[in-house]
Amino acid sequence: MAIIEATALSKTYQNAVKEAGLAGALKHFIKPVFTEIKAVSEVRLSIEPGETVAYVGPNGAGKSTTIKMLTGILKPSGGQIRINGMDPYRDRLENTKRMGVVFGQRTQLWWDIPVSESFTLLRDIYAIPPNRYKENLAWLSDMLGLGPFMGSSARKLSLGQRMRADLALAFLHDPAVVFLDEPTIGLDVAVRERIREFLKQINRERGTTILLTSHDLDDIRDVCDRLVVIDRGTIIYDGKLQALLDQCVRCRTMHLRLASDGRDFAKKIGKHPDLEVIASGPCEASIEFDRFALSAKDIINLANSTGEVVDFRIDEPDIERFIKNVYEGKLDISENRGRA
Ligand SMILES: Nc1ncnc2c1ncn2[C@@H]1O[C@H](COP(=O)(O)OP(=O)(O)OP(=O)(O)O)[C@@H](O)[C@H]1O
Repeated sequence: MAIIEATALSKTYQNAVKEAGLAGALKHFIKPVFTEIKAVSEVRLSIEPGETVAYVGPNGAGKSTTIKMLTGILKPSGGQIRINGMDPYRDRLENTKRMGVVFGQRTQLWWDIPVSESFTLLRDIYAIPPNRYKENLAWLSDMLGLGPFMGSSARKLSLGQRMRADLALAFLHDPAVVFLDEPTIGLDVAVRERIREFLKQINRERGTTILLTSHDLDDIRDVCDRLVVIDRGTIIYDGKLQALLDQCVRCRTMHLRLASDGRDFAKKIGKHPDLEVIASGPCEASIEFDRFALSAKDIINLANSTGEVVDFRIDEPDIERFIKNVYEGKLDISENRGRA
């Protein structure tokens, strides 16, 4: 059974339209005018226990709004959600016992007390059995290196220390599912790497389901095995990252080692409409080709018709470029809707 299930999930915000000045305020008071922003529209999500899912999309696509609805912070305008079989808004108290949340821009830590006391407070709120608490705290502290700053107040922590403590708090009560909204935002490379390792390990060892939003491509690639892309409030892709790359990255590059001169080869086949020779030398050539129009075998056959192919290699699709295009709205993947 799915641990996260959302059907026809929608959220429409009402924004007040006010003219400037006192007259505008009065006018709004007498006859308020609102515009509607459809932040999330008919979203369907079904996530099985133990999955690691990246929820990505350009700024304003509706990621945070979705997470806020899934965690019970916001009431949906329409649709249904079940997290661990519960409605996160209606059964909010019960649901938080089995769920963890980290918002990269906010903290769960109490600002003026030592970090260690935030942990004991949460232990009491969640009623974690003493032995389990001790075990979990030692484990999380070890994995995230919390020891050196457990005695400091949250206000004295660096951003990286604060985020590590926040992550440990989110996992302290053995939640079955954890939502992470930009967990690595603003952190340096070493801390980001440590957090990614932590997430992979906790997913592997404890089977915790993770849904994360991130603009960091390494987070997506390293931690998640599934990608859900939202754009203008609508899911435009839900499936394996690799499957999407296979479908969407049209252009492949093949590097050939030839028994003959690559420059002659380039002259002969360079006019082919579905390929471009991007480099050629005495015994080599590199070709960019449209993989929907030509197969690797077609290229080899073409090359063999002008000389002899000694060896070849095909470059992997460029994940960075691909996701960047998705974020910048340059790639239309709407035809790939649905799980791959
Ligand atoms: N409280 C709010 N009131 C009105 N409109 C809102 C509110 N929160 C978000 N919006 C609007 O809803 C849309 C989706 O916003 P949301 O924050 O969910 O996007 P996002 O994908 O998380 O963006 P980002 O990557 O920039 O964090 C945007 O148009 C945003 O301006």
